[in-house]
Amino acid sequence: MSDATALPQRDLFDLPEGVVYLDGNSLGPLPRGTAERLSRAVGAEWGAQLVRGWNDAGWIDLPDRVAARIAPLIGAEPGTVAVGDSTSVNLFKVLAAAMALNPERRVILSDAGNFPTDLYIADGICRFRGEGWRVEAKPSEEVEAAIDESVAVLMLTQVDYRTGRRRDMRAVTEKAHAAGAVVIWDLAHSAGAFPVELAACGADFAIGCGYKFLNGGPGAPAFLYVAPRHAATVEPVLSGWMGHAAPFAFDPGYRPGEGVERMKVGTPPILSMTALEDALRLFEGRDLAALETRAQDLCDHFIAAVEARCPGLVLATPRDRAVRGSHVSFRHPEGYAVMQALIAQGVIGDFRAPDILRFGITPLYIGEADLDRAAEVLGEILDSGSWDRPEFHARAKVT
Ligand SMILES: Cc1ncc(COP(=O)(O)O)c(C=O)c1O
Ligand SMILES: Nc1c(O)cccc1C(=O)C[C@H](N)C(=O)O
Repeated sequence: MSDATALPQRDLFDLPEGVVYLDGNSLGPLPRGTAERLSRAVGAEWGAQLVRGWNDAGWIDLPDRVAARIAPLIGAEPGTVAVGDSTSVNLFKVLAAAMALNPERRVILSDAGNFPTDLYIADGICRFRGEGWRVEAKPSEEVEAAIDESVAVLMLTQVDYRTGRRRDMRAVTEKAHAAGAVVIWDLAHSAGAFPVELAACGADFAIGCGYKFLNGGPGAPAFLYVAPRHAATVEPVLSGWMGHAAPFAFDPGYRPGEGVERMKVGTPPILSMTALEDALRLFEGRDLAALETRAQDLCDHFIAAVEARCPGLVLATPRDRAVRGSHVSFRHPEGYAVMQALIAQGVIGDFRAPDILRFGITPLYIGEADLDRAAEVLGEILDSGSWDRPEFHARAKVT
């Protein structure tokens, strides 16, 4: 299982025949067996057990089981991860907790190129809190230099969703701590792609998605991390009953649960949580460092193949494999139409405004032959100009 040379193992997934899937960084594919597991959860659990499923099918402990599977993938200590809600909601929760740890300061420092929901949530919480709280969003390359003693919270995404540039979690966390700031890492484009070392890097909080490299399915529950040094004192701002010390005591007064348990809010979405639990099978016993090495070899391969076949494209991803995540992006002024033409030929990546063609590279089901085919089809589309048709310019709701 952990032997990266045995990859790709496309048959671990129910991928459609003939498709080269280069978008697992937005929505991971369906793991083989997950549809059947879900069907059992619907029929044999929900259908047959009804409300008894909370105990008899173990639904009530499902979020904790999923959290225990995610923790080692992100280098988190046991009992420091909670699963549920969306990444955006989890960001709100950990931001509120982080702001409370630095009550004398007023600045949330971030990257202007961060995924927009992170900036929107931070703006929203500042408006909600008032009292001079504000977000300072700096150009990506200026963020680290802007860390100073005014910063209450440093909120960064480890891997940039457009370019794939990866920040040095350890160095940045150390710099922020030296200035007295609390650090939140968004692991949306990290978890399941390479080994993340939250505890070893001293991170304070983290959040991330279940539906990208973890393959948990569309809208899969997200996760959050609270460092053990904060877990017993953090006061949850979304103090829901599932985070109460004794939810079924139905006590009118709120008492926070033990440690990270308190960050849970309401009833967990059992069906999507079941899909995520099942998908995480694929990471059991897997050597994430070997997966990362293989991913970087494939990224190098893809960059070389595209640059040889499509000289008009401009690489947006760092060439240095030590500072990138698991996707590769190129710029093209008509990137949207080019990507739709590519998708029409079964090579699925995505487009990110204003001009990014983005390709997620997941060694579990992608190999050199897939990347060569993608580069060849892309080259044909660019050479022939076949992307310049009305149907490829029509914008879909979701890109
Ligand atoms: C860095 C980052 N954070 C957060 C999200 C998404 O948050 P949510 O799961 O709440 O939609 C994404 C992608 O959608 C992302 O790329
Ligand atoms: N979460 C998504 C959705 O609900 C629809 C379409 C795409 C997404 C994504 O995950 C986008 C992703 N975060 C990105 O980096 O582009």
